[in-house]
Amino acid sequence: MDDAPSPLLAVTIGEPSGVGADVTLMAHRDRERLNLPRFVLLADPEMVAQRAERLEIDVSIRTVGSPAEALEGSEQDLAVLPLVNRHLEAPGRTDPANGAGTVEAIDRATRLCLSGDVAALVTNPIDKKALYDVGFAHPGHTEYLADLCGALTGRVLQPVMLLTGPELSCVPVTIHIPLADVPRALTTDLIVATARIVSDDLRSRFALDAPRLAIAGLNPHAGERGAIGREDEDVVRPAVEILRAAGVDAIGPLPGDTLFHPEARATYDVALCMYHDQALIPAKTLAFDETVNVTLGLPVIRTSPDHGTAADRAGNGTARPNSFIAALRLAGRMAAIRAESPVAA
Ligand SMILES: NC(=O)c1ccc[n+]([C@@H]2O[C@H](COP(=O)([O-])OP(=O)(O)OC[C@H]3O[C@@H](n4cnc5c(N)ncnc54)[C@H](O)[C@@H]3O)[C@@H](O)[C@H]2O)c1
Ligand SMILES: N[C@H](C(=O)O)[C@H](O)COP(=O)(O)O
Repeated sequence: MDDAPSPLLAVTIGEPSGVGADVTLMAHRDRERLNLPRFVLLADPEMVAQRAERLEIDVSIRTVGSPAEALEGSEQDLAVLPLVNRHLEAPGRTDPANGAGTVEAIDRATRLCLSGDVAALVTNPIDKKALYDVGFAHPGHTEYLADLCGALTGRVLQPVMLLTGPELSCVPVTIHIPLADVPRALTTDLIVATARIVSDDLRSRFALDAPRLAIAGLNPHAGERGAIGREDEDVVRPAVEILRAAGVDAIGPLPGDTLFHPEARATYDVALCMYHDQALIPAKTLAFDETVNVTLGLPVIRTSPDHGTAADRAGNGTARPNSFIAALRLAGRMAAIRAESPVAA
């Protein structure tokens, strides 16, 4: 694997008022020392140049017409595939005029992944509310990518959000929905379908032979055998039984509060959690700077830093690029695994 050429990744700029440009410029500056995979950035080159100047990062930006052109030039340059829509450079200030460019970058990068022009997609954070305000009809990247890939491939796709770091990997079974809607959204079928995607993708995308899944309960103490809420017995337990009967190494329902201490973590590869914060609080608490958000269940490889737009840190040099760097590395590793195994393609 060491002799294989580094796969080219596509990076999207994300919300221009956030730290996407900052962490991308920092990673590019340190790429040789860190031995990072090569990438082409989908962005407004002028906006990126302005942010580099603000951050006093000395960078040579080379606009390119295609990913192939990005590979032809010097690795010293930051290769930028320009957007049709412009981006205003204003750290910390969202602007409705920026929405179209932000979505354009994600859309075009995804198409480049599907066509095989790039090996994987690394997205910088978007400001979800800013995009909702200009008509973006998806809760986040995760759901948007599933719909876009589904429309382009004629498949119905269920996206699965995986947060993976050095100490914990976990999946929220329900994702971007209000907490009040979780019990209604949580079904045995959804848990089974999510667990199957996790189990299959851990094998094909992460080269993990026998994935062990721990499935959390919804209620305190996993429902105390039905005394504190019925969902654990009526919805989660049947899912675990179906999975086990199908040969998936799954255990549960397990109380959520004792699922994340070190001894518990040693017993599984991925924890399936019933709602967003049950998964993302432990993931971001244990390793905010190293955890990566991966979308499973897609025909493309997509990773992202675990943090958001961090508008308070944009343009002032205080953003840490670590999670973005981890996202680049993981996308490169996943692309290499896929290149070696036709099953994962
Ligand atoms: N993948 C994504 O697109 C994604 C992920 C999470 C949040 N978001 C969006 O980001 C916006 C802000 O969300 P939030 O405030 O809840 O979370 P956030 O991660 O942007 O910020 C939370 C805290 O962490 C700090 N922080 C974040 N990234 C950092 C970095 N790289 N270096 C140093 N400190 C960092 C911030 O300064 C802030 O104090 C929201 O609009 C949300 O929807 C997008
Ligand atoms: N739920 C993620 C988080 O809190 O970090 C985040 O919103 C990312 O969502 P997308 O990758 O779907 O944009």
